[in-house]
Amino acid sequence: MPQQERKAIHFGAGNIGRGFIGPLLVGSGYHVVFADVNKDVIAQLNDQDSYDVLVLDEEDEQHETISGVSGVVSTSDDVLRAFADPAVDLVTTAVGPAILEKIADTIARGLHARREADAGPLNIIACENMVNQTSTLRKYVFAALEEEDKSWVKENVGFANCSVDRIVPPFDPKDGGSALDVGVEGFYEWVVDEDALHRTPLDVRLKGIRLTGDLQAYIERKLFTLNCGHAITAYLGFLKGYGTIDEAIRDDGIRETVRSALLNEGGAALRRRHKFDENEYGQYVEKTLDRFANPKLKDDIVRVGRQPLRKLEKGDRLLGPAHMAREYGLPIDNLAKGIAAAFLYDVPDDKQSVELQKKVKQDGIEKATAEITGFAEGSEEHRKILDAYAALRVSSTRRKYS
Ligand SMILES: NC(=O)c1ccc[n+]([C@@H]2O[C@H](COP(=O)([O-])OP(=O)(O)OC[C@H]3O[C@@H](n4cnc5c(N)ncnc54)[C@H](O)[C@@H]3O)[C@@H](O)[C@H]2O)c1
Ligand SMILES: O=P(O)(O)OC[C@@H](O)[C@@H](O)[C@H](O)[C@H](O)CO
Repeated sequence: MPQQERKAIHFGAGNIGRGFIGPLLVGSGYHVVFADVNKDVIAQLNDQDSYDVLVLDEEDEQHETISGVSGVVSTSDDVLRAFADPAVDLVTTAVGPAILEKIADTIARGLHARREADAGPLNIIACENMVNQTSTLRKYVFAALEEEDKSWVKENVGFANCSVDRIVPPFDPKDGGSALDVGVEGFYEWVVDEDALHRTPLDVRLKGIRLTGDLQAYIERKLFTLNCGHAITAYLGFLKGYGTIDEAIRDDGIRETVRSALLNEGGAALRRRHKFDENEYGQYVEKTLDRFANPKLKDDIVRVGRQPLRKLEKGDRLLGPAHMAREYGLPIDNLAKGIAAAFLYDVPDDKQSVELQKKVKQDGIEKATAEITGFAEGSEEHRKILDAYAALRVSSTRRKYS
């Protein structure tokens, strides 16, 4: 009997979906069903059945054609039919942290359809930049589930957290290319919590996925190093009028601020918390800075700086390492500069930037800083952020965004 094709449903046919998760799953023998609200992208995926991923590394530009993909509109019943298909044994997401709550109801209805169809167990892995994103999704899914489905879901669905890393910037297809084509860096890392996976449905040894029993260390290393450095580069770069991350990180002042924030502040705390080897961690930081400097990525500062309120959440990339550094009695001068720059990020197209500027104007920077950062007015940390804010405000040569 011919082996049945394995299928995965992936929510979010955007940069990471098409440029990272989709290609890795296809490389492991999956047919990937993309589920997205964007009807044009879904129609195009079904018309074309393939697209190109261009690897934009400095030394080595290559391309890979991704086929064996299709799409369903995530608001249609097609997605429920996909959940009821026994060939599906994996569901992944890359829609953005704020969207997880919105897709939870669809996933809950999909799991109901799966139980009714007796289509067997599966695993769900949310691939968003946040700590414990799949646990958050699980909470939303359970809130949306019918009572009668809950015990089936507990027994049959693995919800596994992960850390996901590949820079996938906005991409302009070359002449003759398709709007589905995507440009990526060569580097990638996808690390999944081995213990949370449901073992029945699949051989989870997917090509390119690392399974670990120590996910927290990987999540914090990635979010508090790469995303922390990325955010500081974006916010300081914005204030100096740069358009892309590679331009900003080539500015000696910005590069040194980012390097020190990572090596001597947040990174020093991470090394203590997770017992990372100092040399290996130092190499990880240098590799990260080189990845930012890749001129072929042309990664837009407003993509990396997007949604500053999310990036200023207490456990996220800026305040997570700052609070951890203070727990170990380490300095935070460079992190404070990055945090202060985030408070000056003023982009009218970005709803969270508008909301943040409104809050600063209404409450005053002292109160807004204390509330958002958790560093009380009068504390040393609060003062450092305010001093940096005042200095950056004076020196800013930001470009105007309309
Ligand atoms: N781009 C990167 O470099 C990168 C790297 C690692 C992780 N991530 C994370 O991956 C996630 C996605 O980022 P991205 O850069 O691919 O964003 P993106 O905007 O390119 O893609 C998001 C996709 O989700 C779709 N979407 C939005 N609402 C939806 C809904 N309700 N149902 C179904 N689909 C919906 C959008 O139409 C879009 O196609 C984010 O959490 C991001 O932090 C991004
Ligand atoms: O996606 P965000 O908004 O959480 O963060 C912006 C970038 O830092 C991020 O997308 C990186 O490119 C990515 O995390 C690299 O793995």
